[in-house]
Amino acid sequence: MQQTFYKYQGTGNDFVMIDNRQQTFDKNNTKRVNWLCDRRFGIGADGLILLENHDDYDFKMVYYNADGNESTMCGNGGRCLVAFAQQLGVIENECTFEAIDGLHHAKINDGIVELQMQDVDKVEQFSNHVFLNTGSPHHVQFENKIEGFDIKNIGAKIRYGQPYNQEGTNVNFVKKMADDAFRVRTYERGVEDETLSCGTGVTAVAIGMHYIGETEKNLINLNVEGGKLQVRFDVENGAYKNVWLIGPAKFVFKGTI
Ligand SMILES: N[C@H](CCC[C@H](N)C(=O)O)C(=O)O
Repeated sequence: MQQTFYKYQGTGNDFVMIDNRQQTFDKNNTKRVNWLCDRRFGIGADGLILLENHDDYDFKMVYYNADGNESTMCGNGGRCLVAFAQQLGVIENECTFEAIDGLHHAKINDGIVELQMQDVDKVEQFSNHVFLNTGSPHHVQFENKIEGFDIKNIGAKIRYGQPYNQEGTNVNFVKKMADDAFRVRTYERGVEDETLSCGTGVTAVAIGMHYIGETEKNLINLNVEGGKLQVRFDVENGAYKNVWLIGPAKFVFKGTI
């Protein structure tokens, strides 16, 4: 049976998108998800996202990493899903949807999506990194030679090493560019390579940098391989609330297989 697939990208983090409101997609077929995301034998993407109906909200998000396994929240994927929902006529310019980490509000205007992320009330600080969960787990550490280092090998060692082990974490390398700007490169769990951008990752970097005092700003610019993102937040009694991930989400193509 032919199926229609869409492709979106948010600052180079790219996704196969499927309108699964009729529940036709086989969610247990890990091999098929992995094949669809394969950059040689399939469509090619960092992940695959289902848009599904929801009784109480505009839609539901189901996210799979390129390895074929369902995973935790994807910030750039959430932003792309909002643009996809608008393209399908499911929403106009605002929405509320449910994802694996809870409810998300979002606004879309001229292709720029503002996605509210979960509150963050715990940041663990270590000697050379911080660890926090922004809907997905993130290890964040400074890297001065950020433009030219072996992110795939160094990232994988951290992702599979103690204390993360098989379950793993995403790994973000950061260089401060200005009081309100950081360069970020991310090794993503479940892609097992660098992605050109990671939405929950830059959210973790922005909050982590504020937490350790590297910035006092609450609107932060993140320069990633695939473009520019912004993160805005409020700090209330040490917790990070009203957290928003802001950036472009672009339609790439629609096809059938
Ligand atoms: N690979 C991540 C999920 C996708 C995160 C990333 N694509 C984003 O934009 O947040 C994980 O398994 O934790």
